[in-house]
Amino acid sequence: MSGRPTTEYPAYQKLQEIYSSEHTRLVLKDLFAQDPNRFSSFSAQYVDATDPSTTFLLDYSKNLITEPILRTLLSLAREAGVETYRDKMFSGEHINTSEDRAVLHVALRNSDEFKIEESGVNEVADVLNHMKEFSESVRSGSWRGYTGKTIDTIVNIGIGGSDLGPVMVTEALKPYAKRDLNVRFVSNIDGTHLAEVLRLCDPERTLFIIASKTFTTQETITNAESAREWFLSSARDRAHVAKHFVALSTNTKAVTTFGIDNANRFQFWDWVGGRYSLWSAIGLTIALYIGYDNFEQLLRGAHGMDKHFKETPLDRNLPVLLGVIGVWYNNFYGAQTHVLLPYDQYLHKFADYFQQGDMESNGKSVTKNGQRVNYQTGPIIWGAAGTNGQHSFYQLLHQGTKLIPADFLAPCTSHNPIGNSKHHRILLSNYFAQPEALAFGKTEEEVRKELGPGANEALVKSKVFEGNRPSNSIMFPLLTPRTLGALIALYEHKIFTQGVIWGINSFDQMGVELGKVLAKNILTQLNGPEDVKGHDSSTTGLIHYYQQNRRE
Ligand SMILES: O=P(O)(O)OC[C@H]1O[C@](O)(CO)[C@@H](O)[C@@H]1O
Repeated sequence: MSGRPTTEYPAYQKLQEIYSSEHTRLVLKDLFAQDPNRFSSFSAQYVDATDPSTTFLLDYSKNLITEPILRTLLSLAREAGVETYRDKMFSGEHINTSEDRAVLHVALRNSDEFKIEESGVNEVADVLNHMKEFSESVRSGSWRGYTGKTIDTIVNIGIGGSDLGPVMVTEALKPYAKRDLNVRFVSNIDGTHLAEVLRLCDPERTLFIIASKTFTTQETITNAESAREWFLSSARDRAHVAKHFVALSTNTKAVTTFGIDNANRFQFWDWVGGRYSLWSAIGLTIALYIGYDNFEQLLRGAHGMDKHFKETPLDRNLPVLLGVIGVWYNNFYGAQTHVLLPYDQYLHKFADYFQQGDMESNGKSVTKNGQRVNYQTGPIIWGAAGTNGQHSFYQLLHQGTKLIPADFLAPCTSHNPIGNSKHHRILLSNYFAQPEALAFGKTEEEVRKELGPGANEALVKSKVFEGNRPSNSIMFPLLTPRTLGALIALYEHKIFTQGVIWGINSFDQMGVELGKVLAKNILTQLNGPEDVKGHDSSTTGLIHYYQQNRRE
């Protein structure tokens, strides 16, 4: 994150040479045949320092790497200053230089271990207590709505980081949820999203959580205002809003103007980036759904990974290993995307969550110093829960023309061992088989043998799997709050590592601004064709078409 282009580091140049001279010889089948210990050399077990039951295995042996390549990748991390910038982050230095802000999501889950000097850090414990008290009163039924009824539905209104984290975690930790409490999410400005959720709500028993760091986000404020209107059409009296609306925000003034009691505002700070905010007051919906104690376990799990990232030498540092291996494919193999494949239905929002986490962080094309990069930065993140993906896009993973590095994740034990874990064994057999098939493929010779003499040539070719497609596999005993916390933090620090290597600022998101500004201007021009001014012919044509065809 020094802002130096990554291509200037000696290790980068060395990696370029290695790639040019060796990549045709990097064949997984051969690498495994040459080294019977490859799995033990290229895998590691993570164990939380204070809770050994929080553990997972990272197998990175099915990557197109050798010891010298990995060593050189780690030299690149060192030359780029990953350790220095990691320490700067943990000490509260303003590493988000464009916004002059510290980057301290690690302070939200810090059980007082790292000393961090930054205004607001000493308020974290108070906000957590506020969340504990509030979530317990709603869950126990002591918090009542305006007619004296208990709350049975939470509606989280927020977008981006104020939505995706709570969505992903409440899905992932459903086994820990209070099942008689419904959680619903409204993010899209499309009125359909709000309308369909409100259809499921009883105004007397619904609590709206307005989640917005800035409290100025157009979608969230518009949805919140419409929700308040819907609520008041039953409750009538504005004084009842206090029982049904709470805010999670850094913006005290805007929350008060909206009409939310200051006692119902849960504070956080500008050093919490939106996409790193589920650990803050933004996690209130999570705490309401799974209970505060489980929310705290989630924080502890992340803290364990923070310690690992902060204290472990780079060659055993799991986020760093994932980060540098990703750089290898991204910058040398030209891989454009990275796929996340959790074999756990509860993690079905994991890829959606890290689309923002990774792409809003590392989707940048200038360095911290403002220099246009001449290399690739953040990959396109995508994915779906296994085995569904197998029946849709895996065809391309196995036989397409693109290299798509993949991460496979799975729990050893299911929360739902139905049929005596029959389902889970089938699920896991797929989890084990897919990386194997990707890595080792199926040769023409094997296909011929299978089809027998005289087989159609085209058919033979179409059944060949070239293999040599890399992946990481992550396995954990059970998806607990603590394990999930560790896994999320693992990926957060991977993203950090890559951002430092690429010399970019992973903590601003200037790229979302232009569209917002243009939309605000266009909104004032939608009435009639005479209002449409200052656009290209395509945009003008589209707006005119809408004006001629709308039925309002
Ligand atoms: O919490 P807020 O301020 O409403 O912002 C929501 C989201 O909007 C963004 O700023 C992008 O538009 C994200 O970074 C953020 O998570």
